[in-house]
Amino acid sequence: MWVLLRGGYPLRILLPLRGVWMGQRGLPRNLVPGPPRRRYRKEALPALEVPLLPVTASEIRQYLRGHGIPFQDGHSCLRAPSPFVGSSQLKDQTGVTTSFSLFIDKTTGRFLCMTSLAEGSWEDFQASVEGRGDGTREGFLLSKAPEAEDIEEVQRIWDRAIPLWELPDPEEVQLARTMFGLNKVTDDTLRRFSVRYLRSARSLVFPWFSPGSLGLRGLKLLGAEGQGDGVHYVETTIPRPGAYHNLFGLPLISRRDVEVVLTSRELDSLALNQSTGLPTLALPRGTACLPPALIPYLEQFRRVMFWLGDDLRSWEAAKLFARKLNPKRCSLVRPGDQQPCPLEALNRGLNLSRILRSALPAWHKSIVSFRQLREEVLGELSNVEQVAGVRWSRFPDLNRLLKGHRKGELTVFTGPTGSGKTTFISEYALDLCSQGVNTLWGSFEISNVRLARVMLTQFAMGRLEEQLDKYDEWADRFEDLPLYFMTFHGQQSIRTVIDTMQHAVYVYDICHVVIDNLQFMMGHEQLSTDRIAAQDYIVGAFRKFATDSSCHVTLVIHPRKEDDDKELQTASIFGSAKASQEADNILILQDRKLVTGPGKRYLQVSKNRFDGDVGVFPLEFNKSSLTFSIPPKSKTRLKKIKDDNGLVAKKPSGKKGATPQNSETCSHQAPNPYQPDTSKPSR
Ligand SMILES: Nc1ncnc2c1ncn2[C@@H]1O[C@H](COP(=O)(O)OP(=O)(O)OP(=O)(O)O)[C@@H](O)[C@H]1O
Repeated sequence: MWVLLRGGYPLRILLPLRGVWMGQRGLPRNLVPGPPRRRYRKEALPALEVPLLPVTASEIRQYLRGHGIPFQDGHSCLRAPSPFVGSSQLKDQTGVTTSFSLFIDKTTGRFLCMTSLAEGSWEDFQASVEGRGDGTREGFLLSKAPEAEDIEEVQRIWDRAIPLWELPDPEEVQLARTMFGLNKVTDDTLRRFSVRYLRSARSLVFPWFSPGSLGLRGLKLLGAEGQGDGVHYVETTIPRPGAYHNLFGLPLISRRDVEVVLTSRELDSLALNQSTGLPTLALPRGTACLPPALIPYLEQFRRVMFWLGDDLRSWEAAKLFARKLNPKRCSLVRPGDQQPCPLEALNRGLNLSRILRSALPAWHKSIVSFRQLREEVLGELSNVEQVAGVRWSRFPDLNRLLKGHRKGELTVFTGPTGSGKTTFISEYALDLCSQGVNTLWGSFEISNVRLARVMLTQFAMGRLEEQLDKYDEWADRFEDLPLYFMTFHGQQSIRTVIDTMQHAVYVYDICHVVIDNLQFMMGHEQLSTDRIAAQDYIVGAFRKFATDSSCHVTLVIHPRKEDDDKELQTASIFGSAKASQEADNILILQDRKLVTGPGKRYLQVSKNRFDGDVGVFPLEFNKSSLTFSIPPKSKTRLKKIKDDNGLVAKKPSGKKGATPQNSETCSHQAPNPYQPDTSKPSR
């Protein structure tokens, strides 16, 4: 089992969470009593990383032509002469002229100069071309120098680490090899990749060398601890995961290499390179993301093969990453029994070259035959659990009905005004995000500060107002979630919102977008017919985005005029039937009739395209943690009902006679570890 304990996820909260803190206490974090700060310094949080109007590839080309800058069209980038290189730098160490060393990402416009390592936004580049640059011509202002504090620590660890074969005790060598599954990886391979071992931490150490020089920029430590019969692995990076952009293996790549295999773990790269002799690179954060900052380093390859792992998540990640690199040059190793991850394949004596030869092209034309699909269908059939998606840890009943949270689906969520839609959806998304689902929030109604505050309270499972000494500890953990916020507030055009979402999918590998709520994209149409047409158009746009980007969209929609005596139904969603037709899932927060006490709500799943199970289960609001916990004592909660005309029970289930005719019941599961202590009265 491979576990990433220290996150492995990027952090970019587009609104600085720190703002909440400074506002409340008026003191810098380091002056406030509390738990000690962690050692590794973080990157400063960017004010706004998702540009309001992302640039297009044709605009970039037009601009370059307009300014007489020659360029070459590459797979994902345009290459141009770098304005950030002095004439003395024009020849690199090997004497090769480094013209056209500027790589401009065709999707975002961000640039990287491979010679000076200067990097920046499209606006920075334009400013520099137009002579408005602020020192950018020298490059160094834009290139991100590693934090001095990190570098010291990196050097200290590196100096203490030694090659595995230099360990004094042969038994220790054997134990380390066994723990990391390295019995078939030779010393020569470890030497080539400069892998060391840190005895005090019982960890392998993978270096991150600065491109073009031998300077150390960072490290990844892979620790192993025996746990029962298995081994528990822990990864730690310096700098922290969000700034750890190491393509492990890069120093071994020659300019003439035209193909490469990408893996999700350093050890897989070692195994593959050793047994196939092919150039291999390991992604810094495995299947979690492929940061665009790495894309220029992959431009030289005419063929990119992904062999990320042996589960469906790896397969899906490979498909997403291939889109960024241009699917026409990518092929993917499909997970399967006879195609485990590379290190395991080596240990099992499988032929890794043969497995690579069976890699499937990532490029699909608009029409495919079943022959091209059969392997994928088989993959789905043999991985039913994984196909069902990520399961909620706080909402087991939702798992029983929806089975999980899947990519590429559209969920419509509605409920009466003020019933707690935002509060619920915040916890529902937080639950997934805590499990590594990269999430982007579009909160148009309430400010990001308020939303982050609600989420942090839900994350900490209690009021932080009363325990400010714990704030730093929780905020640190919260920061490591793969969570991003759009900085929009109030009315926005759907085009701008979709552009931003597309950009975020590319840059942060977003898998879940929450839009709260659709009414904020409807403009100011007065006539109801205009409003309905506008809503249909918006729902269609989100549907298309979800499918095309393989990203889940959860869309909050207000109900039409509410009738006090009736519960909401699918037909109560504002507008025409378009929203309910396009949605894969419809969730309704019900707060009438079934309510037996303050704070209680029911969640109704009234459409489930994945497998058809619909039903209703109770939620209990805990005002101090702002969470919708599961009533722990109720023996029977979930009711499956056939459609939303089938009335839900008037009383909570579990009591005799409460089961409606067309329902079946499921019994209560073991308590959820996240569940708050509901024995305390909520305020
Ligand atoms: N079940 C509940 N019982 C009591 N209060 C709740 C419950 N759920 C949420 N609240 C509180 O009610 C307030 C409104 O909640 P929220 O903003 O989530 O509702 P909403 O349905 O999104 O509102 P709107 O219709 O305006 O978008 C918040 O202060 C929240 O803490």
